[in-house]
Amino acid sequence: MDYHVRGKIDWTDFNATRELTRVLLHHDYGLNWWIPDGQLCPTVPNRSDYIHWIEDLLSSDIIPKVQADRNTAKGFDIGTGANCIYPLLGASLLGWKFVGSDVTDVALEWADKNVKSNPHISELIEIRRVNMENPASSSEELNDEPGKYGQCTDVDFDNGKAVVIGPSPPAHLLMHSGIGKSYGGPPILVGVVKDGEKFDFCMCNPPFFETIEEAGLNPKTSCGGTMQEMVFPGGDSVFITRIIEDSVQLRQSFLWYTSMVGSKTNLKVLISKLWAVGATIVKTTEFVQGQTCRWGLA
Ligand SMILES: C[S@@+](CC[C@H](N)C(=O)[O-])C[C@H]1O[C@@H](n2cnc3c(N)ncnc32)[C@H](O)[C@@H]1O
Repeated sequence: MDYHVRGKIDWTDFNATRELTRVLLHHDYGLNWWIPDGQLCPTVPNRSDYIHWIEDLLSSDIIPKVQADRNTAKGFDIGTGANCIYPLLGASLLGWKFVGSDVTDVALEWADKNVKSNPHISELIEIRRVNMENPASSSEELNDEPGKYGQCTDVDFDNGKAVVIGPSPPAHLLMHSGIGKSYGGPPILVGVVKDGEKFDFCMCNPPFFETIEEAGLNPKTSCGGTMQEMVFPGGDSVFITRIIEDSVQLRQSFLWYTSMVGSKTNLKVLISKLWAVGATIVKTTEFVQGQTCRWGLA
């Protein structure tokens, strides 16, 4: 019998959005999944979109594969969160291997629980603790010499092109971009990726905001999100600047570096930095909750 059930969701109720996410992941992806109260509840369509964009990227031959003999792609999810959403989707949809890193006890505990609740893919996913006792050195090289870098004046989102001229980002970009602020947080890739490890890509949904107020807590939805998940001193531009710096050091370890970016302003500044470090490819895609940025260093 074919029948339809009409239902209503109260999007402002965290329990409702979490339950919807649980049911979607179970029904559409065969995944068992849960997160504790208040942790960031992922929107499944936008997370699976990011996985499929990476799939497209890997199927292109823009940069030759790291290990052509390996059939299974291997990714590194920076800040996998309690929800562990990217490794769960990548492993269940495409059979990819993952390392998912995080810094908080609750994220590491629940990411691990989510992996173990899915024995059919648990062998594919490693949850890795970032050692907080080894703070990353400050990112002076990119932050303190703005005159050294080109200014990105135009981004063509459809074609993934950036136009770069001039010596430094203008003051209004500097003010809103976190540029000039040094990264003082825990390691992100350097110090977490092990010697000799090779990945096809890294991905990241970084803490976007400088304050929890800025996180804005959209009154129309309730997706949770703790201070540790949403907020970082200097916001996502400082966080991603560190990833760019790490990508220069780890250019042999990854084929593609990718990250979500919270705003177009920050994206422009970050693209300038990518040009400055000689990234050979910059591909950007605009989507409903922000932008993604991808680069490769051949
Ligand atoms: C916005 S949440 C993303 C969670 C999940 N990936 C998602 O898309 O829903 C950002 C995550 O980054 C983690 N994080 C912050 N600094 C980190 C670092 N240096 N290395 C790894 N994870 C970090 C936070 O604990 C948080 O779980």
